[in-house]
Amino acid sequence: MIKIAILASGSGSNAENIAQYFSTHKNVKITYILSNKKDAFVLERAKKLGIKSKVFSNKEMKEQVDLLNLLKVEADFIILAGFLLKVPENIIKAFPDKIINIHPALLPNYGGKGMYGMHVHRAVKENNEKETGITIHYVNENYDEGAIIFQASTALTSEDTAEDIAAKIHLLEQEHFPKVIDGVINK
Ligand SMILES: Nc1nc2c(c(=O)[nH]1)N[C@@H](CN(C=O)c1ccc(C(=O)N[C@@H](CCC(=O)O)C(=O)O)cc1)CN2
Ligand SMILES: NCC(=O)N[C@@H]1O[C@H](COP(=O)([O-])[O-])[C@@H](O)[C@H]1O
Repeated sequence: MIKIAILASGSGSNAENIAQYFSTHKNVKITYILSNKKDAFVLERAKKLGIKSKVFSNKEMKEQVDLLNLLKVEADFIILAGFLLKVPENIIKAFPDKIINIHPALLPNYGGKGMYGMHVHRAVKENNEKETGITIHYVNENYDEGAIIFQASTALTSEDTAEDIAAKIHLLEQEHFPKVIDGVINK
């Protein structure tokens, strides 16, 4: 059985999509959905999906080993799906090439500290980009610098608002993220 833990800080549409995709895969189990935000809607989604969930503080993430010990038991792979904290080195070292993140832009552009959620889409809009996309990558100790696994792009028009861009990105994420994870965990 391949065990996957998902880390998310927000709504959790990607987490839910991944859980639904793997619900028909007998050799894969989403063991935990973990969040650093006690009010994150992803926790409601976990409850409805019947997936164990746990909230941990930013301090626990950075200074304690409880989260690492839980992950060592519960996960073979860790998926970051809208997770907004930097994963610390102790977890990175314990899960080499086993932590996968999705970024809502075509890295290396529009990545790094401060580049998350609508901040990314607003920056893309402000720069009148004619395309944007998603990047799925392995996670290293820095934000958005891990080896790229997959990218997909979508065209933009000058009429697209930042919200329109977010919607186009959401469609790409829904289409590709679970399949890309499947390819990595079963290679
Ligand atoms: N070690 C790593 N940890 C994380 C990575 C990574 O590549 N390496 N990716 C991020 C996800 N992410 C982009 O894909 C990202 C998330 C958040 C930020 C950011 O600037 N966060 C703020 C705090 C925001 C908040 O607490 O609400 C900050 O650090 O000041 C940048 C990129 C997940 N972790
Ligand atoms: N830099 C990280 C980042 O911005 N991640 C982005 O957060 C959103 C989470 O949506 P969700 O909570 O509905 O899955 C997704 O668009 C994901 O690419």
